[in-house]
Amino acid sequence: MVRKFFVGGNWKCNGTIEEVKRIVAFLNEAEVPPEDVVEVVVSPPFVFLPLVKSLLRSDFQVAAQNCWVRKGGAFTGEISAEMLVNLGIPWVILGHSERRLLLNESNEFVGDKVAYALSRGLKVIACVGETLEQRESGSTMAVVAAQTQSIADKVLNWDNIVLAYEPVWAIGTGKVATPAQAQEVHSELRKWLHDNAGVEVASSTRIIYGGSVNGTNCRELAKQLDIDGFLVGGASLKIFVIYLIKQPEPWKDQNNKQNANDKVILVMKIKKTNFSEKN
Ligand SMILES: O=C(CO)COP(=O)(O)O
Repeated sequence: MVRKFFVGGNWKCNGTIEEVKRIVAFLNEAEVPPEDVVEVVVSPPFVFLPLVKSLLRSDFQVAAQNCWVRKGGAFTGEISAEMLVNLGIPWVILGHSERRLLLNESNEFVGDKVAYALSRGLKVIACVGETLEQRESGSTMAVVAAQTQSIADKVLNWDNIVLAYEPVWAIGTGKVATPAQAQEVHSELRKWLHDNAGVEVASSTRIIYGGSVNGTNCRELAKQLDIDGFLVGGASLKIFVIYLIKQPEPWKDQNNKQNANDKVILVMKIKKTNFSEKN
């Protein structure tokens, strides 16, 4: 089963109109392989979603960073899945550790959100990951399995879910999981899916890695068998160029046709210019 490589940029709570316009203009000029080879999704804060959607090239997609757990109504400050659908936003990130930890979102709440968003037709990037304390106490797999179980409890069809493994200790710390550490959890997660959600789900669900991914470390990470892409935070706030390294031209055969069996390796070359710097 070929899993299309997935690259997400999570801008978190950052940006101004000017900065957003600048990074979108930059992305629009980036040379990337066709969308049937790599899926690129950027996730700006809610207020910039319409702007980004209107300016972004059509082969890239947009994701919200959260949505409400059920139908909208008297829930001040929340954004409903229906509103995202109404705006034509195809993706939503749910269960990010910053929301789990800072806003006390429980496994069950995240599972409910994932199920509701899917039921409205959204595609979901569902995040799981352990804290440093949990890793050091040897409970990494138990933690990510429990987080994934809460989703599996509510969801039968995994077609529109991308699972993002984001170890909390690697987020925004510059302390990236080694390719072996990441691969170990990814393969365990795939095994978990196999045992609990079925063979098909295990082989087709993309499991992407997030946590201090940058242009230097992403290449080795991408080579790992069970790493199907990235959810990039800080580095996606820089003006960056996306390169897919052709080894040689892995997505094409001799007749210049796409060969989806080859692993696509992504490298983001971070330019010196920072997203938040003014021109
Ligand atoms: O949280 C992340 C993506 O959702 C990762 O953030 P960093 O890449 O800044 O570590």
